[in-house]
Amino acid sequence: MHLMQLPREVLLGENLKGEVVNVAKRLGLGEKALILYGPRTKEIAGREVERNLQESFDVSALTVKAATTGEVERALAKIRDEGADWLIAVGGGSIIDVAKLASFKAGVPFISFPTTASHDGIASANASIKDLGSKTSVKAVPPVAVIADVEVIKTAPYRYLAAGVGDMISNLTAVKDWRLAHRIKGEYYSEYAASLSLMSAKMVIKNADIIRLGNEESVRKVVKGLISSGVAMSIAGSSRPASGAEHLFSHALDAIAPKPALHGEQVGVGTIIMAYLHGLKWERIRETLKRVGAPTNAYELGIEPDIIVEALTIAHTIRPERYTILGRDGLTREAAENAAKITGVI
Ligand SMILES: NC(=O)C1=CN([C@@H]2O[C@H](COP(=O)(O)OP(=O)(O)OC[C@H]3O[C@@H](n4cnc5c(N)ncnc54)[C@H](OP(=O)(O)O)[C@@H]3O)[C@@H](O)[C@H]2O)C=CC1
Ligand SMILES: O=C(CO)COP(=O)(O)O
Ligand SMILES: [Zn+2]
Repeated sequence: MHLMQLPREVLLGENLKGEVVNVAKRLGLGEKALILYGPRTKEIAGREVERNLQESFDVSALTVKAATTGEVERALAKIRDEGADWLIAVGGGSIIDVAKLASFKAGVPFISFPTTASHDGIASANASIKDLGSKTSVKAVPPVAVIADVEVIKTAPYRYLAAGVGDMISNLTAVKDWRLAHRIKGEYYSEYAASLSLMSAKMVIKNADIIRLGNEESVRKVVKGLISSGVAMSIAGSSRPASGAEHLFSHALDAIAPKPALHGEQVGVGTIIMAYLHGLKWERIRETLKRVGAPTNAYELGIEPDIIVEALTIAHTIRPERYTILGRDGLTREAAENAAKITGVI
């Protein structure tokens, strides 16, 4: 059996910090709510959402610092201690992932209230949890509702929106890798999930100049694409349609770079290199990233060229079960250097 779970409500608009109350009531979510936010997102929108909820619900709160197993366990303990009926995550990808996994483990629903449009985990059913230096995407449940407040997302530095473009353009190489694994390893492949995922990538290429304006329309375009990309992952039952070798490269950077860049920024640069390895038109991908003002090389990522090459050579070890263009043996140092030089990444 193939189980596809999707959000029941998706709200995209302005002034939605109070709308949470109506959504929770419509969905019959129960009396006791637990709100998760980060140290910064608490100030950006979390506290206000919390105050609004307090008028109708019994609310407890937890400040989450990172997407680690420890933080998931802390959230789980809080759900149990407070007897929470449901959760709401107000924050970036890390906070949403912690809420996603904790609510799944506790068997309670959660609402996703993104404060950035920097990643496609906003509506997806899988959670990326950082542990012991590497990342694994774990199966969980999608949010019962997504509440994307354009005003809140617009307050984030433009860099986050450009990172969202990187996370969507990566679908081009992710789908290529998925097809490769289907042909070579007989892995399950969904034409629907792949098409939906590719649609988000094509949409950002087409709308790069509108996105660059960083206005309300830009935010709406990026958020819609990120939600579609998340739905594609839910249809596939894994992150396959949106995560291939370019994500392995980014996960490798997270493990070894002294100061990693944003997830979407790293996968964007990874996409340029993996597109080159796949024989795709990598120049067009680089051009789109440039047009939206996203990093396209080591210098702009703030990461040393040596670390980039090292990450390329170890990327295939991050998730060995996920077959990609990197094959089972990965890239030699020489091949990694070549690919990075030819594409102008180093
Ligand atoms: N599950 C999935 O399908 C997917 C998961 N991901 C995961 O998502 C994560 C990346 O998410 P991303 O949002 O880029 O990064 P983070 O969630 O790690 O957030 C980065 C920083 O941005 C801050 N921040 C959040 N919102 C705002 C805002 N409006 N203005 C200013 N600062 C803000 C956060 O604050 P604070 O300190 O308060 O948190 C944090 O310090 C990665 O862990 C990645 O693996 C990515 C794609 C898909
Ligand atoms: O980031 C993701 C999709 O954009 C999730 O992928 P991972 O499974 O690689 O964590
Ligand atoms: Zn991603």
